[in-house]
Amino acid sequence: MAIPVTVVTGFLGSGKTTLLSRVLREPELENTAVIVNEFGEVGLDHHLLRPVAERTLLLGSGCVCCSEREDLAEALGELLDLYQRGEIPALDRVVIETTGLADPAPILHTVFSHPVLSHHFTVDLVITTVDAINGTMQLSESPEATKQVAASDEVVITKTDLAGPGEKEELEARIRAINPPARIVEASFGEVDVRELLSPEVRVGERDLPRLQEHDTASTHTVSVTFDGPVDWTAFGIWLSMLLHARGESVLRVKGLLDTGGPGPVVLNGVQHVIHPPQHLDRWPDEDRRSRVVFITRDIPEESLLASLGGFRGLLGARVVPLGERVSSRGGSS
Ligand SMILES: Nc1nc2c(ncn2[C@@H]2O[C@H](COP(=O)(O)OP(=O)(O)OP(=O)(O)O)[C@@H](O)[C@H]2O)c(=O)[nH]1
Repeated sequence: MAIPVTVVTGFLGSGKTTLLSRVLREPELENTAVIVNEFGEVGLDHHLLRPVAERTLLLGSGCVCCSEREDLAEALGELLDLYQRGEIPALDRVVIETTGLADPAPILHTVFSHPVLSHHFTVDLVITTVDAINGTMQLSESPEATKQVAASDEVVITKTDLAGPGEKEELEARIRAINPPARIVEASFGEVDVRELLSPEVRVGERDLPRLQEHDTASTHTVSVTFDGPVDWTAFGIWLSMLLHARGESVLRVKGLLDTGGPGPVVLNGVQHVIHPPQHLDRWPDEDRRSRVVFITRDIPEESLLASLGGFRGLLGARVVPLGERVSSRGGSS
């Protein structure tokens, strides 16, 4: 069984360390190793702390999202070695706390494409902290913050104790607009339900799928689609590989459930050029048995994506159908 790796990102000062130092006290996370970019001041000493300095190795293509975090590969390799030699008795999970400006894609790429590490580790969740008081402004001004939210499975709104009236709701709408399927939880000083936080439950309901959004500065588009019947999995895989090969740096996120004719769907999960190994579920998570796939892109118009999938109709065996309502940049329906 691959050891789950949870990546915790979040803008500078958004509360990553506070959240981690709180949740790592829970018995469920007893055998968790933590990899951090620098040593924090918090008392994480009963856990295995491995500081890494940020060193990035660009792979041949020169594309940032396909760069490998050499430092991280080394740290994970050392951890694995210690575990295999019995020097760490149990290793149930690894948590990687990134620096505030880190791009999550190279971290995922490192875990999924490394010839050795990919056999032993798998990324189960990307969690992003967003500060309730500064988050809306940071998402307007920082492409890094937007990328982190787009890449996440779960967003933790921190500092809710400091938020003024309406601030949290505005931020939540903003997060929903960038990443409709992400789970959003709230935390004041890291107080969250750890089981809920770490549950890799897949939730892609139609309610969460607005069709197209554009943001003031980040110009991200969210396109949600379904198909009018089961999709040929191999053909879809080829189409997605072609898209990511050509435009991976503009595809911030792909997430969804695909009806491939089996009893349960195939779970799709990707960040930029990196696709998590697809997971075949035995059954559907809810009543809705249609495929639903969300693409969060930068600079790829909805029409192009739909036209490209439409052109593959013969091979896919089904016609693409847009899902959901058109919504405005602030997340309300129009
Ligand atoms: N009031 C309040 N303060 C918080 C909360 N969470 C974090 N803080 C404070 O915010 C500051 C930054 O929190 P950190 O946990 O260090 O944030 P970080 O994301 O790890 O920071 P960097 O690693 O520097 O990017 C600290 O002073 C925390 O005490 C919260 O929920 N409420």
